[in-house]
Amino acid sequence: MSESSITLNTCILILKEHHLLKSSAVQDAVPTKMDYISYDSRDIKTNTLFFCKGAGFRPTYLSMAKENGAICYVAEQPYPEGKGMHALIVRDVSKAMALLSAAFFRFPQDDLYVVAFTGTKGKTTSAYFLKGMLDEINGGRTALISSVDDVVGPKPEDRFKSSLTTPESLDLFRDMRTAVDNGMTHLVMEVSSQAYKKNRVFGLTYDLGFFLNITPDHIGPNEHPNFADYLHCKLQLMVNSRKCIINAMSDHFDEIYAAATTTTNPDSIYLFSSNDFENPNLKQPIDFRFQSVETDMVETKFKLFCASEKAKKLPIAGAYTLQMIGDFNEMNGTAAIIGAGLAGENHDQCAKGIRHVTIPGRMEALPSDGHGTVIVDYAHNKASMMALMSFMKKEFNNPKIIVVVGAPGDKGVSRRPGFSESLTAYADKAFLTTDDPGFEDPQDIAEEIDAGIDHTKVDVTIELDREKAIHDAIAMANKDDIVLICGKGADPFQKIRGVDTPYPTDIKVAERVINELEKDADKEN
Ligand SMILES: CC(=O)N[C@H]1[C@@H](OP(=O)(O)OP(=O)(O)OC[C@H]2O[C@@H](n3ccc(=O)[nH]c3=O)[C@H](O)[C@@H]2O)O[C@H](CO)[C@@H](O)[C@@H]1O[C@H](C)C(=O)N[C@@H](C)C(=O)N[C@H](CCC(=O)O)C(=O)O
Ligand SMILES: Nc1ncnc2c1ncn2[C@@H]1O[C@H](COP(=O)(O)OP(=O)(O)OP(=O)(O)O)[C@@H](O)[C@H]1O
Repeated sequence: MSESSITLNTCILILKEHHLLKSSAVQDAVPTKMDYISYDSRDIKTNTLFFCKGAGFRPTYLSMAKENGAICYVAEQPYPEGKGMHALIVRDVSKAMALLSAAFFRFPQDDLYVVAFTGTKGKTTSAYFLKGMLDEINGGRTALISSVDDVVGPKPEDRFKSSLTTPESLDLFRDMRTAVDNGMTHLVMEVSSQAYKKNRVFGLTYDLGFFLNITPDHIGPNEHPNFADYLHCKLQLMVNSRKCIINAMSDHFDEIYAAATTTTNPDSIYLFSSNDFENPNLKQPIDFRFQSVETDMVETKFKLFCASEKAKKLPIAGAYTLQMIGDFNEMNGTAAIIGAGLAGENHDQCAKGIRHVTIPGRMEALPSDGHGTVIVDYAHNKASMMALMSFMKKEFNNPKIIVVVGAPGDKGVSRRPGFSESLTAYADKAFLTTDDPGFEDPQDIAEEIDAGIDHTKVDVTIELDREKAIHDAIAMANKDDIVLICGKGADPFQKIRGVDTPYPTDIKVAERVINELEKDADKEN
């Protein structure tokens, strides 16, 4: 990455401009040019600008940072441990960190076409679809910030596993700078509601912002206090986007549209929906509509129509094929195609780019000899479980549905009744198992889900050994059955008591089980 730095004076000016600076203490004997920036005392270099932030911050981290070379700290209160350093005392350290990080890394967003997706479901999928299409026109120079992988350059070593859906502001602007230095021209990113709550994207404006959908989720002690707060955070994406693209079928559409119009002219707001969607109360015309054509276990075909004059200016109408199955992926695909169209692509480029996109742990289908079709998917809340199972029931002639699922511990407790409800609605057999139990007892979590299931409709087995649950589910399936292994996607670990305990991944376990069962069957024949 090219050299970056920032002066104390620039920091003060930026903080004053945004009314964030409460007070400052400047040390005459200390250099005023900062060559490194960090919020972690374990990652400090000579002349570092250090941020004291977060619920878990301890003043000893500041002492450690000073010893290791930090010369200036930014905090919401003065600390004696920072004596001898420049001190910038601010009203909100997370906002200060976002603004100063953008400046430190020389506003990399100005050199990228930035597209952001928010929504309760479909962010990762849409982001991958759009990257696939943009890569067609820019020669693989689309950076990606997602909850699966982050990509900051065209080489394989520029791709790494992400730890948050939307990174801390400092990490985000650093990754953007690396991407620009590596020649990337576009950035596709997922923006979580937490990103707005924690000011990780404060001050960032997107060329395109997508609102996919919203249903209750992420409400709990470490996330949002209530749905209103969750919605409010997600709406910020519309306020901060130059062009807004909205799923007209989403709950809370009026609030989403209103948020978009606060900063965007209706000419630059695009709506999309399925072909059969009608809402007599909708005042705005739908610009794009999609229609299912055909889906099987290998691919999904749909058509996209440009319905309004504004939409007809984009040459993207026509037939599309996805390798990702599931009718909900037609919606995700439509959103991404509109994004590619607004970035200058035509139908053929879009169709070619989206055709082969797959995403680790999302709708990965494994055929088996005699044990039905096994699907590994990331569905892990009521909306996605409903979408997944209703699709299977509808498209595959009401098959028997066997589900392996668990709920994580320590977070998303409100999701558990959603699992009970969706399993009751569509599953025939459920194996309740372990999924990142954290500091909770997985048996208690499974029993909580089980207590809400109607046992006259669903037969339930609690099997906490996830590998055995997957084995038993596949072993009992007959050839026309569907086995859904939900919630962990491509995660290679189980989060247990604060430790990421290695786990082979659901796909690897399922492949091994299918092989073993097929070998056993061969022996018997
Ligand atoms: C609630 C929340 O946003 N927490 C995030 C936040 O934590 P924090 O600011 O409170 O920091 P902390 O971990 O308490 O540590 C305090 C500070 O001390 C520093 N430190 C710590 C140890 C040390 O020796 N020295 C030191 O300086 C740390 O670097 C940190 O700056 O900053 C940390 C990075 O600095 C994040 O890892 C952490 O995410 C937590 C773990 C998390 O999982 N958040 C979830 C809820 C989240 O954000 N999820 C959304 C997805 C939701 C969706 O799907 O919609 C996401 O965008 O990923
Ligand atoms: N548009 C959609 N509507 C409902 N369910 C969906 C939709 N798109 C995907 N899903 C389901 O949700 C799962 C997660 O999809 P994806 O990773 O794209 O969403 P996400 O918004 O990134 O989710 P998360 O915030 O949980 O990481 C998929 O595996 C699928 O089961």
